[in-house]
Amino acid sequence: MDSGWYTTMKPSFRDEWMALPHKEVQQIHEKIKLLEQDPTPDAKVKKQLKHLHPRLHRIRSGHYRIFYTFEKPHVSLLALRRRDDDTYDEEIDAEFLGGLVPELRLAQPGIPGWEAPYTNEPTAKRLPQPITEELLTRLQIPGEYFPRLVHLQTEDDLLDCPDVPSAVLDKLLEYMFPRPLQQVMQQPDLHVQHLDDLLRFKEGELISFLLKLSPEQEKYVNWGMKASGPTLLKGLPGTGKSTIALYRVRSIIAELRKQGRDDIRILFTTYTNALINSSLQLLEQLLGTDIRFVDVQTADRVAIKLLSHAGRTPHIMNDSEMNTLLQHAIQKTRFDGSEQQKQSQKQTIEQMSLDYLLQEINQVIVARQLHTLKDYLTAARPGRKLPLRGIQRRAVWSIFETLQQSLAQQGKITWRQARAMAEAYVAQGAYTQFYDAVIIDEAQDLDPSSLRLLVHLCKQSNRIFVTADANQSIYGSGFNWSDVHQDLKFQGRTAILHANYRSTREIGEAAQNYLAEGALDTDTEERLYVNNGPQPIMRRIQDQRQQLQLLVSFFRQARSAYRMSSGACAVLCPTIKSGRAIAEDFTRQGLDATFMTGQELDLKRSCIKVITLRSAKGLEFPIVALAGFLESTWHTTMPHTPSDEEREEYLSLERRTMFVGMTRAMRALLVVTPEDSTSPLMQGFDRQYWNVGEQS
Ligand SMILES: Nc1ncnc2c1ncn2[C@@H]1O[C@H](COP(=O)(O)OP(=O)(O)OP(=O)(O)O)[C@@H](O)[C@H]1O
Repeated sequence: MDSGWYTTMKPSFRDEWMALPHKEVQQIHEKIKLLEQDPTPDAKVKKQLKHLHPRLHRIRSGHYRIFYTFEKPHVSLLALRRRDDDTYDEEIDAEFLGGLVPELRLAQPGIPGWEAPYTNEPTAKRLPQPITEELLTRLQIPGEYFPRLVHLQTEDDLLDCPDVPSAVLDKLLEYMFPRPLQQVMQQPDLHVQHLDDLLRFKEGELISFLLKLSPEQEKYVNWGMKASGPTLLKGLPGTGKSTIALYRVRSIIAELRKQGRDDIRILFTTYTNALINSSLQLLEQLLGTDIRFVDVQTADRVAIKLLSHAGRTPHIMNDSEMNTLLQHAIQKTRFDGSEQQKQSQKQTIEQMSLDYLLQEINQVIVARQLHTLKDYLTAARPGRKLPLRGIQRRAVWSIFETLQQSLAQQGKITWRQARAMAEAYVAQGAYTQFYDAVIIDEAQDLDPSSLRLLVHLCKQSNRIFVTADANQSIYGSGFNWSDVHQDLKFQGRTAILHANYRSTREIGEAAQNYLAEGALDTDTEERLYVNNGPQPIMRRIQDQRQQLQLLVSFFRQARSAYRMSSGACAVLCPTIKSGRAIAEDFTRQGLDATFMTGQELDLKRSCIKVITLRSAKGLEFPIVALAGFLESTWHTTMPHTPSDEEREEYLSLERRTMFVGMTRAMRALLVVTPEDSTSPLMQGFDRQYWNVGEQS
């Protein structure tokens, strides 16, 4: 009989259920069924534990107690804990629940020594019981890890255990040290569609449960599917844009199946390789074998495939080759006009940095497919702060023409040219293998030509779904909503998400405050958060030794406070060089850390991941440090000596890059800056939002 109640559970409950001895399963399953019939207290087995938290309830089952909350129509299972003696409920105390702080809103999950990250290492906590093969089997941990795990004796051993995947270590940590209920309450809810799924999960027949979306998010999974054009979903970091994009894929497959289709083709695309890797992993989990219907690729990979279909194998010029070629083009170019005009054009180019000139050519001329000087003279240059008058644009155009000739002579093209060529090829109608649906995640970093290309590839415009956040545009300064609107004509099918599910309020607000003048989208939308925690930390350091000491101490303490293994930690660095140096420093200290490029990124690895700020886009980690600014010249020197406008544009792009890095953090964030830095990027840490402690 349908009681009108639906069960959800927290990941902690799921893991505790997994660890439950088989002989207890049936009885506890019966109790969960009882809750789904009616969770309200009955003064016998079901009881409200008001003295601990106004919403907390428990149901008894032998030596076990299931802790839960409910709010029509959902019953949320929080924890499954064993108490050996037959204790009365009044004796259930915060300690038994792992340290529940009664009033959730006031709760500040403390990190020991949080205020003094230089304090001595905490002493290693012994595991409350030995790790046995029987336990590992019950937790469904693959046998290959047994030899490594059965020798571990302390919490630290578990927190830092190389070569064992984080998911395995986290399962053991969860079992050994019950998570404080206050942390459990902040975890996402997972749908338990049928209560028998719990049994199937225990038997290994079911591998995962779906996230319970908010009603607002749920709406956007199917929103506008029958409309006449594409849909755009905007929102601040962590509001669930990518999650909805993934669920939308699932929903489209279900819809097409209903129509009797079994030859479905969906394209899921985004900008970076790292995000493609993680989206693929999530889609595999979400879709199971239906993943065969989905191509998960970067927009650039799509462009290259199309060009190869057109019989071209483009040789793409890399950044450093491009810089050299541009320098040659500047030397070679002869400007037109009177002597005075020639002089003025020469000066224009000399006053512009190489980077800025290249961006102008790439983002304005090539990406917008401007074919004539006339077009360029009247073109909009969104996001470009340095104004260029007619004569100045003539100068840029001449350099562009010389550059084109040099590229042609070498038989190479740029990425931007490749994208534009692919778009032109599809627009001509030569390609006919269209997709049933195209999902574009993180569109703010795509060139207009990439966007248009993806639009052309979709059979029906109402099956195009785009997510974007202008303030996370970090691969160019030219993002502009009007470009997107002009090409995609969303007309009313634009929605905005407001609730951040990733970061704590403290991290989210501190990052927003830091972003300030780097913002491209300054709409003051209401910002909501579902999690809270301690303020993020900013510390200034003098040298590499101090940086390392601080990072090691921060990760140790945060990992222990949040009971997470090294796999939950990431260091985000400005450059590949600084990232490699930090990973080497960690390794010398005996910590398992690896520098990974976007292509190499393996989120399942148990080590501390060291990656660049740019490839962290779209990803997330519970514990994050931004570091490596000492080793890098990135923050102190500007290319060339640019104008104020150019400098302003460059700094706002880099500020957004830092912002993207900060907003990857879910629970704990540390930013390490050089003490003597005069860079504006290392400023802007308002004490109202940041824990700016003094160095000891
Ligand atoms: N309804 C929800 N309940 C709990 N967690 C959620 C919910 N929606 C999203 N999340 C979680 O919040 C995190 C952020 O979601 P997601 O990556 O989709 O956000 P985003 O808007 O794409 O972020 P960004 O723009 O910063 O990349 C993910 O861990 C996701 O699982």
